[in-house]
Amino acid sequence: MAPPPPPPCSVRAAGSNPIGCLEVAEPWSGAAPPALPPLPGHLHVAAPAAEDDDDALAAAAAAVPSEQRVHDVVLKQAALAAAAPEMRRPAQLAERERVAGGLNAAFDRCGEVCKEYAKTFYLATQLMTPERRRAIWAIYVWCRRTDELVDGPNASHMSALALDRWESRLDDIFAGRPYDMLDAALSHTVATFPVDIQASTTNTMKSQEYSQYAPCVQPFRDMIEGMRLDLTKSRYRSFDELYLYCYYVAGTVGLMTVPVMGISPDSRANTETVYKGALALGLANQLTNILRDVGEDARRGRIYLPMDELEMAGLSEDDIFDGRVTDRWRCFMRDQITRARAFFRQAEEGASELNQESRWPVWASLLLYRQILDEIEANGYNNFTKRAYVPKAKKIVALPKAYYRSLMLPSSDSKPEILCPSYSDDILHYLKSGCRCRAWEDMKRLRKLMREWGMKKNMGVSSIETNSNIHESGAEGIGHESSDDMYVGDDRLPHHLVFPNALAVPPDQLNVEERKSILKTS
Ligand SMILES: CC(C)=CCC/C(C)=C/CC/C(C)=C/CC/C(C)=C/[C@@H]1[C@@H](COP(=O)(O)OP(=O)(O)O)[C@]1(C)CC/C=C(\C)CC/C=C(\C)CCC=C(C)C
Repeated sequence: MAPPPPPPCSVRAAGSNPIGCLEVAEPWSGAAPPALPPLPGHLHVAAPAAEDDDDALAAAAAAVPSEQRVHDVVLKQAALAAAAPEMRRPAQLAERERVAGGLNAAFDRCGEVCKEYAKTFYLATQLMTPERRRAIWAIYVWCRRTDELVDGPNASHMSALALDRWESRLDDIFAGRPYDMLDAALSHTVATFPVDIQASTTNTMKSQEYSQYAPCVQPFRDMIEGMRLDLTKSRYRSFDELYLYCYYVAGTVGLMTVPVMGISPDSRANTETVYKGALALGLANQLTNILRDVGEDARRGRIYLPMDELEMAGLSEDDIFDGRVTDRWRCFMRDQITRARAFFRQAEEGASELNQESRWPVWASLLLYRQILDEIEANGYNNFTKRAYVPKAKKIVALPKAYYRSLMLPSSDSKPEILCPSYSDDILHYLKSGCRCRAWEDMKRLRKLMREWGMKKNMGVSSIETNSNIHESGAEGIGHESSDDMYVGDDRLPHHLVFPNALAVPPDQLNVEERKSILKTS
Protein backbone atom coordinates (compact mmCIF):
# COMPACT_ATOMS: atom_id res chain seq x y z
CA MET A 1 0.00 0.00 0.00
CA ALA A 2 1.37 3.38 -0.95
CA PRO A 3 2.14 5.75 1.92
CA PRO A 4 -0.44 8.41 2.56
CA PRO A 5 -0.11 11.54 0.43
CA PRO A 6 1.32 14.74 1.92
CA PRO A 7 -1.12 16.97 3.76
CA PRO A 8 -3.35 18.58 1.21
CA CYS A 9 -3.53 21.80 3.16
CA SER A 10 -2.12 23.21 6.29
CA VAL A 11 -4.40 22.91 9.23
CA ARG A 12 -2.01 24.24 11.82
CA ALA A 13 -3.45 27.08 13.81
CA ALA A 14 -1.61 29.72 15.67
CA GLY A 15 -2.01 29.50 19.42
CA SER A 16 -0.53 27.53 22.18
CA ASN A 17 -3.19 25.02 23.06
CA PRO A 18 -1.33 21.73 22.81
CA ILE A 19 -4.41 19.73 22.02
CA GLY A 20 -6.15 22.30 19.91
CA CYS A 21 -7.70 20.39 17.09
CA LEU A 22 -6.02 22.55 14.54
CA GLU A 23 -2.60 21.54 15.72
CA VAL A 24 -1.20 19.17 13.18
CA ALA A 25 -1.98 15.77 14.59
CA GLU A 26 0.48 12.94 14.44
CA PRO A 27 0.66 11.43 10.98
CA TRP A 28 -1.20 8.17 10.88
CA SER A 29 1.47 5.55 11.33
CA GLY A 30 -0.81 2.53 11.59
CA ALA A 31 -0.53 0.26 8.58
CA ALA A 32 -2.79 1.54 5.90
CA PRO A 33 -6.08 -0.29 5.95
CA PRO A 34 -7.04 -2.28 2.90
CA ALA A 35 -8.13 -0.26 -0.05
CA LEU A 36 -11.84 0.25 -0.36
CA PRO A 37 -13.68 0.51 -3.63
CA PRO A 38 -13.35 3.93 -5.22
CA LEU A 39 -15.76 6.55 -4.01
CA PRO A 40 -18.74 7.11 -6.17
CA GLY A 41 -19.21 10.34 -8.05
CA HIS A 42 -19.39 13.69 -6.41
CA LEU A 43 -22.99 14.06 -5.36
CA HIS A 44 -23.60 16.98 -3.13
CA VAL A 45 -26.34 19.51 -2.95
CA ALA A 46 -25.28 21.91 -5.64
CA ALA A 47 -24.09 25.22 -4.29
CA PRO A 48 -25.67 28.41 -5.45
CA ALA A 49 -23.58 30.27 -7.97
CA ALA A 50 -21.07 32.88 -6.86
CA GLU A 51 -22.35 36.34 -6.07
CA ASP A 52 -21.58 37.76 -9.48
CA ASP A 53 -23.88 35.20 -10.98
CA ASP A 54 -26.95 36.49 -9.24
CA ASP A 55 -29.42 35.96 -12.04
CA ALA A 56 -28.42 32.37 -12.55
CA LEU A 57 -28.68 31.89 -8.81
CA ALA A 58 -32.14 33.39 -8.67
CA ALA A 59 -33.29 31.25 -11.59
CA ALA A 60 -31.87 28.10 -10.04
CA ALA A 61 -33.35 28.87 -6.65
CA ALA A 62 -36.72 29.62 -8.15
CA ALA A 63 -36.66 26.33 -10.02
CA VAL A 64 -36.01 24.14 -6.97
CA PRO A 65 -36.31 25.70 -3.52
CA SER A 66 -33.44 24.91 -1.14
CA GLU A 67 -35.79 23.16 1.23
CA GLN A 68 -36.75 20.72 -1.51
CA ARG A 69 -33.13 20.13 -2.51
CA VAL A 70 -32.10 19.45 1.05
CA HIS A 71 -35.21 17.37 1.60
CA ASP A 72 -34.08 15.05 -1.20
CA VAL A 73 -30.79 14.48 0.60
CA VAL A 74 -32.61 13.80 3.85
CA LEU A 75 -34.91 11.28 2.21
CA LYS A 76 -32.00 9.49 0.65
CA GLN A 77 -30.06 9.37 3.89
CA ALA A 78 -33.11 8.10 5.74
CA ALA A 79 -33.93 5.45 3.16
CA LEU A 80 -30.40 4.13 3.05
CA ALA A 81 -30.01 4.14 6.80
CA ALA A 82 -33.31 2.31 7.16
CA ALA A 83 -32.05 -0.39 4.83
CA ALA A 84 -28.70 -0.72 6.56
CA PRO A 85 -27.99 -3.10 9.43
CA GLU A 86 -27.20 -1.52 12.80
CA MET A 87 -23.44 -2.04 12.61
CA ARG A 88 -21.39 -3.25 9.70
CA ARG A 89 -18.43 -5.41 10.33
CA PRO A 90 -17.21 -6.74 7.01
CA ALA A 91 -14.00 -8.75 7.00
CA GLN A 92 -12.13 -5.65 5.97
CA LEU A 93 -13.08 -3.97 9.19
CA ALA A 94 -11.68 -6.76 11.33
CA GLU A 95 -8.46 -6.40 9.41
CA ARG A 96 -8.58 -2.66 9.88
CA GLU A 97 -9.00 -3.07 13.62
CA ARG A 98 -5.99 -5.38 13.78
CA VAL A 99 -3.71 -2.97 11.97
CA ALA A 100 -4.97 0.05 13.78
CA GLY A 101 -3.41 -0.43 17.16
CA GLY A 102 -3.15 3.34 17.48
CA LEU A 103 -6.84 3.89 17.08
CA ASN A 104 -7.54 4.07 20.78
CA ALA A 105 -5.01 6.86 21.10
CA ALA A 106 -6.58 8.61 18.11
CA PHE A 107 -10.03 8.49 19.67
CA ASP A 108 -8.66 9.62 23.04
CA ARG A 109 -7.17 12.58 21.28
CA CYS A 110 -10.52 13.42 19.69
CA GLY A 111 -12.08 13.22 23.15
CA GLU A 112 -9.48 15.65 24.50
CA VAL A 113 -10.14 18.11 21.72
CA CYS A 114 -13.84 17.81 22.27
CA LYS A 115 -13.46 18.36 25.99
CA GLU A 116 -11.34 21.43 25.33
CA TYR A 117 -13.68 23.03 22.80
CA ALA A 118 -17.15 21.91 23.82
CA LYS A 119 -17.19 21.00 27.50
CA THR A 120 -20.92 20.64 27.99
CA PHE A 121 -21.26 18.53 24.94
CA TYR A 122 -18.31 16.39 26.01
CA LEU A 123 -19.95 15.87 29.36
CA ALA A 124 -23.20 14.86 27.72
CA THR A 125 -21.51 12.30 25.49
CA GLN A 126 -20.39 10.51 28.65
CA LEU A 127 -23.80 8.87 28.81
CA MET A 128 -23.34 7.22 25.44
CA THR A 129 -21.85 3.79 24.94
CA PRO A 130 -18.05 4.06 24.53
CA GLU A 131 -18.29 3.11 20.88
CA ARG A 132 -20.85 5.77 20.02
CA ARG A 133 -19.17 8.38 22.19
CA ARG A 134 -15.83 8.13 20.49
CA ALA A 135 -17.44 8.12 17.07
CA ILE A 136 -19.25 11.37 17.87
CA TRP A 137 -15.96 12.85 19.08
CA ALA A 138 -14.32 11.92 15.79
CA ILE A 139 -17.10 13.58 13.80
CA TYR A 140 -16.96 16.61 16.09
CA VAL A 141 -13.24 17.01 15.52
CA TRP A 142 -13.55 16.77 11.75
CA CYS A 143 -16.38 19.36 11.78
CA ARG A 144 -14.42 21.67 14.06
CA ARG A 145 -11.31 21.43 11.89
CA THR A 146 -13.38 22.11 8.80
CA ASP A 147 -15.04 25.10 10.38
CA GLU A 148 -11.74 26.49 11.62
CA LEU A 149 -10.41 26.49 8.07
CA VAL A 150 -12.59 29.51 7.33
CA ASP A 151 -13.32 30.72 10.83
CA GLY A 152 -10.09 30.08 12.70
CA PRO A 153 -6.87 32.01 13.11
CA ASN A 154 -5.59 30.99 9.68
CA ALA A 155 -8.80 31.84 7.90
CA SER A 156 -7.28 34.78 6.01
CA HIS A 157 -4.98 32.33 4.19
CA MET A 158 -7.79 30.07 3.16
CA SER A 159 -8.51 29.60 -0.52
CA ALA A 160 -10.80 27.59 -2.73
CA LEU A 161 -7.83 25.43 -3.63
CA ALA A 162 -7.13 24.63 0.00
CA LEU A 163 -10.75 23.60 0.47
CA ASP A 164 -10.48 21.38 -2.61
CA ARG A 165 -7.48 19.74 -0.97
CA TRP A 166 -9.37 19.34 2.27
CA GLU A 167 -12.09 17.62 0.27
CA SER A 168 -9.69 15.20 -1.39
CA ARG A 169 -8.31 14.48 2.05
CA LEU A 170 -11.90 13.68 3.02
CA ASP A 171 -12.05 11.24 0.12
CA ASP A 172 -8.94 9.61 1.51
CA ILE A 173 -10.56 9.32 4.91
CA PHE A 174 -13.55 7.58 3.37
CA ALA A 175 -11.30 5.40 1.25
CA GLY A 176 -9.49 4.20 4.37
CA ARG A 177 -6.33 6.25 3.81
CA PRO A 178 -6.28 8.65 6.74
CA TYR A 179 -3.52 11.22 6.77
CA ASP A 180 -3.24 11.81 10.50
CA MET A 181 -4.53 10.21 13.65
CA LEU A 182 -7.61 12.45 13.89
CA ASP A 183 -8.50 11.51 10.33
CA ALA A 184 -7.93 7.88 11.27
CA ALA A 185 -10.55 8.12 13.99
CA LEU A 186 -13.10 9.40 11.48
CA SER A 187 -12.01 6.85 8.90
CA HIS A 188 -12.73 4.09 11.38
CA THR A 189 -16.01 5.68 12.41
CA VAL A 190 -17.44 5.95 8.92
CA ALA A 191 -16.37 2.44 8.12
CA THR A 192 -17.90 1.04 11.28
CA PHE A 193 -21.23 2.80 11.42
CA PRO A 194 -23.71 2.75 8.60
CA VAL A 195 -23.24 6.41 7.80
CA ASP A 196 -24.63 5.03 4.55
CA ILE A 197 -23.82 5.69 0.98
CA GLN A 198 -24.20 7.81 -2.01
CA ALA A 199 -25.08 6.08 -5.21
CA SER A 200 -23.70 7.07 -8.53
CA THR A 201 -24.95 6.37 -11.97
CA THR A 202 -21.43 5.41 -12.95
CA ASN A 203 -21.16 2.98 -10.09
CA THR A 204 -21.66 -0.57 -11.23
CA MET A 205 -22.27 -1.94 -7.74
CA LYS A 206 -25.80 -2.01 -6.40
CA SER A 207 -26.29 0.59 -3.72
CA GLN A 208 -27.06 -2.04 -1.07
CA GLU A 209 -23.80 -3.83 -1.86
CA TYR A 210 -21.89 -0.61 -1.95
CA SER A 211 -23.16 0.49 1.42
CA GLN A 212 -21.06 -2.24 3.00
CA TYR A 213 -17.90 -0.50 2.01
CA ALA A 214 -18.48 3.13 1.25
CA PRO A 215 -20.19 5.05 4.04
CA CYS A 216 -21.82 8.26 2.99
CA VAL A 217 -19.60 11.18 2.37
CA GLN A 218 -22.30 13.53 1.21
CA PRO A 219 -23.04 15.53 4.37
CA PHE A 220 -19.30 15.86 4.93
CA ARG A 221 -18.78 17.15 1.42
CA ASP A 222 -21.71 19.49 1.83
CA MET A 223 -20.16 20.97 4.96
CA ILE A 224 -17.05 21.81 2.94
CA GLU A 225 -19.38 23.36 0.37
CA GLY A 226 -20.68 25.60 3.17
CA MET A 227 -17.12 26.71 3.87
CA ARG A 228 -16.73 27.54 0.18
CA LEU A 229 -19.81 29.73 0.43
CA ASP A 230 -18.25 31.49 3.39
CA LEU A 231 -15.26 32.36 1.24
CA THR A 232 -17.33 33.92 -1.52
CA LYS A 233 -20.61 35.06 -0.09
CA SER A 234 -21.37 37.64 2.55
CA ARG A 235 -25.05 38.34 1.82
CA TYR A 236 -28.09 36.08 1.57
CA ARG A 237 -30.85 37.44 -0.58
CA SER A 238 -33.65 35.30 0.76
CA PHE A 239 -34.37 32.71 3.41
CA ASP A 240 -34.10 30.11 0.70
CA GLU A 241 -30.43 30.98 0.22
CA LEU A 242 -29.82 31.16 3.94
CA TYR A 243 -31.53 27.82 4.45
CA LEU A 244 -29.09 26.16 2.10
CA TYR A 245 -26.14 27.73 3.88
CA CYS A 246 -27.47 26.57 7.26
CA TYR A 247 -27.92 23.09 5.88
CA TYR A 248 -24.36 23.04 4.61
CA VAL A 249 -22.71 24.16 7.82
CA ALA A 250 -24.98 22.68 10.48
CA GLY A 251 -27.85 20.60 9.10
CA THR A 252 -25.18 18.28 7.78
CA VAL A 253 -24.00 17.60 11.34
CA GLY A 254 -27.40 16.18 12.14
CA LEU A 255 -27.24 13.86 9.13
CA MET A 256 -23.71 12.77 10.01
CA THR A 257 -24.52 11.94 13.60
CA VAL A 258 -27.87 10.12 13.44
CA PRO A 259 -26.36 6.84 12.21
CA VAL A 260 -23.97 6.91 15.15
CA MET A 261 -26.54 7.86 17.75
CA GLY A 262 -28.97 5.31 16.46
CA ILE A 263 -32.75 5.15 16.47
CA SER A 264 -34.50 3.56 19.44
CA PRO A 265 -35.74 0.02 18.89
CA ASP A 266 -39.00 1.24 20.50
CA SER A 267 -39.46 3.94 17.93
CA ARG A 268 -42.40 3.65 15.61
CA ALA A 269 -41.44 6.73 13.67
CA ASN A 270 -40.06 6.27 10.23
CA THR A 271 -36.40 6.98 9.63
CA GLU A 272 -37.29 9.99 7.59
CA THR A 273 -38.86 11.70 10.60
CA VAL A 274 -35.70 11.21 12.60
CA TYR A 275 -33.46 12.54 9.85
CA LYS A 276 -35.76 15.51 9.37
CA GLY A 277 -35.52 16.19 13.10
CA ALA A 278 -31.74 15.98 12.96
CA LEU A 279 -31.64 18.36 10.03
CA ALA A 280 -34.01 20.69 11.88
CA LEU A 281 -31.79 20.75 14.98
CA GLY A 282 -28.77 21.68 12.91
CA LEU A 283 -30.75 24.42 11.15
CA ALA A 284 -32.19 25.70 14.42
CA ASN A 285 -28.77 25.81 16.06
CA GLN A 286 -27.25 27.64 13.15
CA LEU A 287 -30.09 30.15 12.87
CA THR A 288 -29.75 30.80 16.58
CA ASN A 289 -26.00 31.18 16.22
CA ILE A 290 -26.58 33.70 13.43
CA LEU A 291 -29.10 35.72 15.45
CA ARG A 292 -26.78 35.79 18.43
CA ASP A 293 -23.80 36.93 16.35
CA VAL A 294 -25.38 39.63 14.15
CA GLY A 295 -23.12 42.37 15.53
CA GLU A 296 -19.98 40.24 15.44
CA ASP A 297 -20.65 39.18 11.86
CA ALA A 298 -21.41 42.75 10.79
CA ARG A 299 -18.02 43.83 12.11
CA ARG A 300 -16.57 41.30 9.67
CA GLY A 301 -18.69 42.78 6.88
CA ARG A 302 -21.10 39.86 6.89
CA ILE A 303 -24.87 39.72 7.11
CA TYR A 304 -26.36 36.25 7.51
CA LEU A 305 -29.93 37.48 7.34
CA PRO A 306 -32.42 37.27 4.47
CA MET A 307 -31.99 40.62 2.73
CA ASP A 308 -35.50 40.55 1.24
CA GLU A 309 -37.01 40.15 4.70
CA LEU A 310 -34.86 42.97 6.03
CA GLU A 311 -36.09 45.17 3.25
CA MET A 312 -39.69 44.18 3.89
CA ALA A 313 -39.20 45.18 7.51
CA GLY A 314 -37.99 48.59 6.35
CA LEU A 315 -34.39 47.92 7.33
CA SER A 316 -31.21 48.47 5.38
CA GLU A 317 -27.66 47.16 5.55
CA ASP A 318 -26.67 50.40 7.25
CA ASP A 319 -29.10 49.72 10.06
CA ILE A 320 -27.15 46.52 10.69
CA PHE A 321 -23.72 48.06 10.37
CA ASP A 322 -24.75 50.97 12.61
CA GLY A 323 -26.28 48.56 15.10
CA ARG A 324 -29.54 50.44 15.58
CA VAL A 325 -31.98 48.72 17.90
CA THR A 326 -35.24 50.23 16.68
CA ASP A 327 -38.85 49.05 16.79
CA ARG A 328 -38.42 47.78 13.23
CA TRP A 329 -35.39 45.78 14.25
CA ARG A 330 -37.21 44.32 17.25
CA CYS A 331 -40.12 43.34 15.05
CA PHE A 332 -37.80 41.78 12.48
CA MET A 333 -35.95 39.88 15.19
CA ARG A 334 -39.20 38.58 16.67
CA ASP A 335 -40.01 36.97 13.33
CA GLN A 336 -36.56 35.47 12.96
CA ILE A 337 -36.73 34.02 16.47
CA THR A 338 -40.16 32.56 15.75
CA ARG A 339 -38.73 30.79 12.74
CA ALA A 340 -35.78 29.38 14.65
CA ARG A 341 -38.13 28.11 17.37
CA ALA A 342 -40.22 26.33 14.75
CA PHE A 343 -37.13 24.36 13.71
CA PHE A 344 -36.42 23.50 17.34
CA ARG A 345 -39.96 22.18 17.64
CA GLN A 346 -39.46 19.96 14.64
CA ALA A 347 -36.18 18.74 16.10
CA GLU A 348 -37.94 17.65 19.28
CA GLU A 349 -39.87 15.05 17.34
CA GLY A 350 -36.69 13.45 16.06
CA ALA A 351 -34.85 13.70 19.39
CA SER A 352 -37.45 11.55 21.13
CA GLU A 353 -36.92 8.75 18.64
CA LEU A 354 -33.20 8.33 19.21
CA ASN A 355 -31.60 5.57 21.19
CA GLN A 356 -32.04 6.06 24.91
CA GLU A 357 -28.42 6.89 25.64
CA SER A 358 -28.16 9.34 22.76
CA ARG A 359 -31.24 11.30 23.71
CA TRP A 360 -29.78 13.19 26.63
CA PRO A 361 -26.91 14.88 24.81
CA VAL A 362 -29.26 15.81 22.01
CA TRP A 363 -31.93 17.18 24.34
CA ALA A 364 -29.23 19.04 26.25
CA SER A 365 -27.91 20.62 23.08
CA LEU A 366 -31.46 21.47 21.99
CA LEU A 367 -32.52 23.07 25.27
CA LEU A 368 -29.26 24.93 25.82
CA TYR A 369 -29.09 26.35 22.34
CA ARG A 370 -32.76 27.27 22.29
CA GLN A 371 -32.28 29.29 25.48
CA ILE A 372 -29.96 31.61 23.57
CA LEU A 373 -33.08 32.86 21.78
CA ASP A 374 -34.66 33.69 25.15
CA GLU A 375 -31.52 35.58 26.08
CA ILE A 376 -31.64 37.61 22.87
CA GLU A 377 -35.18 38.60 23.84
CA ALA A 378 -34.06 39.37 27.37
CA ASN A 379 -31.39 41.67 25.94
CA GLY A 380 -34.14 43.68 24.25
CA TYR A 381 -33.00 42.32 20.86
CA ASN A 382 -29.71 44.15 21.10
CA ASN A 383 -27.58 41.56 19.39
CA PHE A 384 -25.24 44.21 18.05
CA THR A 385 -23.31 44.97 21.18
CA LYS A 386 -24.59 42.42 23.70
CA ARG A 387 -23.73 38.80 23.24
CA ALA A 388 -26.59 36.60 24.38
CA TYR A 389 -25.35 33.78 26.53
CA VAL A 390 -26.99 31.30 28.81
CA PRO A 391 -25.83 31.86 32.39
CA LYS A 392 -24.19 28.90 34.07
CA ALA A 393 -27.05 28.48 36.54
CA LYS A 394 -29.55 28.13 33.71
CA LYS A 395 -27.26 25.69 31.93
CA ILE A 396 -27.08 23.57 35.05
CA VAL A 397 -30.87 23.55 35.33
CA ALA A 398 -31.16 22.57 31.64
CA LEU A 399 -29.15 19.40 32.04
CA PRO A 400 -31.51 17.53 34.39
CA LYS A 401 -34.40 18.89 32.36
CA ALA A 402 -32.81 17.41 29.26
CA TYR A 403 -32.27 14.18 31.13
CA TYR A 404 -35.94 14.12 32.10
CA ARG A 405 -36.99 14.70 28.49
CA SER A 406 -34.63 11.96 27.37
CA LEU A 407 -36.43 9.47 29.62
CA MET A 408 -39.63 9.93 27.67
CA LEU A 409 -40.22 7.01 25.39
CA PRO A 410 -40.39 7.39 21.65
CA SER A 411 -43.85 7.86 20.26
CA SER A 412 -46.01 4.78 20.51
CA ASP A 413 -49.64 3.74 20.75
CA SER A 414 -49.57 4.05 24.50
CA LYS A 415 -48.31 7.59 24.42
CA PRO A 416 -50.57 10.01 22.63
CA GLU A 417 -48.52 12.71 21.10
CA ILE A 418 -48.90 16.44 21.03
CA LEU A 419 -48.27 18.03 17.78
CA CYS A 420 -47.31 21.32 16.32
CA PRO A 421 -49.25 24.40 15.46
CA SER A 422 -52.96 25.03 15.36
CA TYR A 423 -55.43 23.13 13.25
CA SER A 424 -58.80 23.70 11.74
CA ASP A 425 -61.78 21.42 12.28
CA ASP A 426 -60.99 19.14 9.39
CA ILE A 427 -57.40 18.79 10.49
CA LEU A 428 -58.65 18.32 14.02
CA HIS A 429 -60.74 15.34 12.95
CA TYR A 430 -57.84 14.04 11.04
CA LEU A 431 -55.60 14.26 14.06
CA LYS A 432 -58.08 12.90 16.54
CA SER A 433 -58.63 9.96 14.32
CA GLY A 434 -55.06 8.93 14.36
CA CYS A 435 -53.03 11.09 12.04
CA ARG A 436 -50.82 14.02 12.49
CA CYS A 437 -50.04 16.96 10.43
CA ARG A 438 -46.94 18.65 11.60
CA ALA A 439 -45.52 20.46 8.68
CA TRP A 440 -46.67 22.42 5.74
CA GLU A 441 -45.87 19.44 3.56
CA ASP A 442 -48.31 17.31 5.56
CA MET A 443 -50.91 19.98 5.25
CA LYS A 444 -50.51 20.09 1.50
CA ARG A 445 -50.71 16.31 1.32
CA LEU A 446 -53.87 16.31 3.36
CA ARG A 447 -55.49 18.94 1.18
CA LYS A 448 -54.50 16.98 -1.92
CA LEU A 449 -56.00 13.79 -0.53
CA MET A 450 -59.20 15.61 0.26
CA ARG A 451 -59.38 16.97 -3.26
CA GLU A 452 -58.74 13.53 -4.72
CA TRP A 453 -61.65 12.13 -2.75
CA GLY A 454 -63.93 14.97 -3.72
CA MET A 455 -64.02 16.44 -0.23
CA LYS A 456 -64.16 20.10 0.51
CA LYS A 457 -62.37 21.76 3.33
CA ASN A 458 -64.57 23.34 5.95
CA MET A 459 -66.02 26.68 5.01
CA GLY A 460 -64.19 29.58 6.53
CA VAL A 461 -61.13 27.56 7.33
CA SER A 462 -57.84 28.74 5.96
CA SER A 463 -54.31 27.73 6.54
CA ILE A 464 -51.25 29.76 5.96
CA GLU A 465 -47.56 29.26 6.49
CA THR A 466 -45.57 32.07 8.03
CA ASN A 467 -42.04 31.65 9.27
CA SER A 468 -42.31 27.90 8.91
CA ASN A 469 -45.35 27.74 11.18
CA ILE A 470 -48.69 26.55 9.97
CA HIS A 471 -51.58 28.65 11.14
CA GLU A 472 -55.16 27.60 10.79
CA SER A 473 -57.87 30.09 11.31
CA GLY A 474 -61.56 29.57 11.77
CA ALA A 475 -61.25 26.69 14.19
CA GLU A 476 -61.81 26.43 17.90
CA GLY A 477 -63.41 29.82 18.10
CA ILE A 478 -60.46 31.64 16.66
CA GLY A 479 -61.68 34.41 14.43
CA HIS A 480 -60.87 34.22 10.77
CA GLU A 481 -58.27 36.78 9.87
CA SER A 482 -57.34 37.82 6.40
CA SER A 483 -54.04 36.59 5.08
CA ASP A 484 -52.48 40.00 5.54
CA ASP A 485 -53.59 40.19 9.13
CA MET A 486 -52.21 36.73 9.71
CA TYR A 487 -48.84 37.67 8.36
CA VAL A 488 -48.72 40.83 10.40
CA GLY A 489 -50.07 39.22 13.53
CA ASP A 490 -48.06 36.06 13.25
CA ASP A 491 -46.92 36.05 16.84
CA ARG A 492 -50.50 36.50 18.12
CA LEU A 493 -51.70 33.32 16.48
CA PRO A 494 -51.87 30.19 18.57
CA HIS A 495 -48.95 27.92 17.91
CA HIS A 496 -49.65 25.14 20.31
CA LEU A 497 -53.12 23.81 20.36
CA VAL A 498 -53.00 20.48 22.07
CA PHE A 499 -54.90 17.44 20.91
CA PRO A 500 -54.47 14.75 23.52
CA ASN A 501 -55.84 11.94 21.41
CA ALA A 502 -53.63 12.45 18.43
CA LEU A 503 -51.53 9.41 17.78
CA ALA A 504 -48.21 9.27 16.14
CA VAL A 505 -49.24 7.75 12.86
CA PRO A 506 -48.17 9.69 9.83
CA PRO A 507 -50.94 9.99 7.24
CA ASP A 508 -49.03 8.01 4.66
CA GLN A 509 -48.94 4.99 6.93
CA LEU A 510 -52.68 4.59 6.94
CA ASN A 511 -54.38 2.56 4.30
CA VAL A 512 -56.83 4.16 1.91
CA GLU A 513 -59.90 2.90 3.76
CA GLU A 514 -58.67 4.28 7.03
CA ARG A 515 -57.93 7.63 5.51
CA LYS A 516 -61.36 7.76 3.89
CA SER A 517 -63.18 6.98 7.08
CA ILE A 518 -61.24 9.64 8.89
CA LEU A 519 -61.82 12.27 6.31
CA LYS A 520 -65.50 11.46 5.82
CA THR A 521 -66.23 13.08 9.13
CA SER A 522 -64.38 16.26 8.34
C1 LIG B 1 -24.92 15.06 20.50
C2 LIG B 1 -24.54 16.17 19.67
C3 LIG B 1 -25.03 17.50 20.03
C4 LIG B 1 -23.77 15.89 18.64
C5 LIG B 1 -23.21 16.82 17.68
C6 LIG B 1 -21.74 16.87 17.82
C7 LIG B 1 -21.05 17.44 16.63
C8 LIG B 1 -20.51 16.47 15.69
C9 LIG B 1 -20.92 18.76 16.53
C10 LIG B 1 -20.18 19.45 15.44
C11 LIG B 1 -20.34 20.93 15.62
C12 LIG B 1 -19.41 21.71 14.73
C13 LIG B 1 -18.06 21.97 15.19
C14 LIG B 1 -19.87 22.12 13.51
C15 LIG B 1 -19.07 22.92 12.56
C16 LIG B 1 -19.88 24.08 11.98
C17 LIG B 1 -20.37 24.93 13.11
C18 LIG B 1 -19.39 25.71 13.89
C19 LIG B 1 -21.69 24.95 13.40
C20 LIG B 1 -22.25 25.56 14.58
C21 LIG B 1 -22.25 24.94 15.83
C22 LIG B 1 -21.96 25.67 17.03
O1 LIG B 1 -20.64 26.07 16.88
P1 LIG B 1 -19.78 26.92 17.86
O2 LIG B 1 -18.94 26.01 18.68
O3 LIG B 1 -19.07 27.95 17.08
O4 LIG B 1 -20.86 27.58 18.77
P2 LIG B 1 -20.64 28.45 19.99
O5 LIG B 1 -20.12 29.74 19.45
O6 LIG B 1 -19.67 27.77 20.89
O7 LIG B 1 -22.01 28.55 20.59
C23 LIG B 1 -23.42 25.11 15.11
C24 LIG B 1 -24.37 26.17 15.49
C25 LIG B 1 -24.11 23.91 14.53
C26 LIG B 1 -24.15 22.75 15.48
C27 LIG B 1 -25.04 21.69 14.95
C28 LIG B 1 -25.26 20.57 15.63
C29 LIG B 1 -24.63 20.31 16.93
C30 LIG B 1 -26.18 19.56 15.01
C31 LIG B 1 -27.15 19.06 16.00
C32 LIG B 1 -27.95 17.90 15.50
C33 LIG B 1 -27.83 16.67 15.97
C34 LIG B 1 -26.82 16.31 16.95
C35 LIG B 1 -28.77 15.60 15.49
C36 LIG B 1 -29.72 15.24 16.61
C37 LIG B 1 -30.68 14.27 16.15
C38 LIG B 1 -32.00 14.45 16.21
C39 LIG B 1 -32.88 13.37 15.68
C40 LIG B 1 -32.67 15.66 16.75
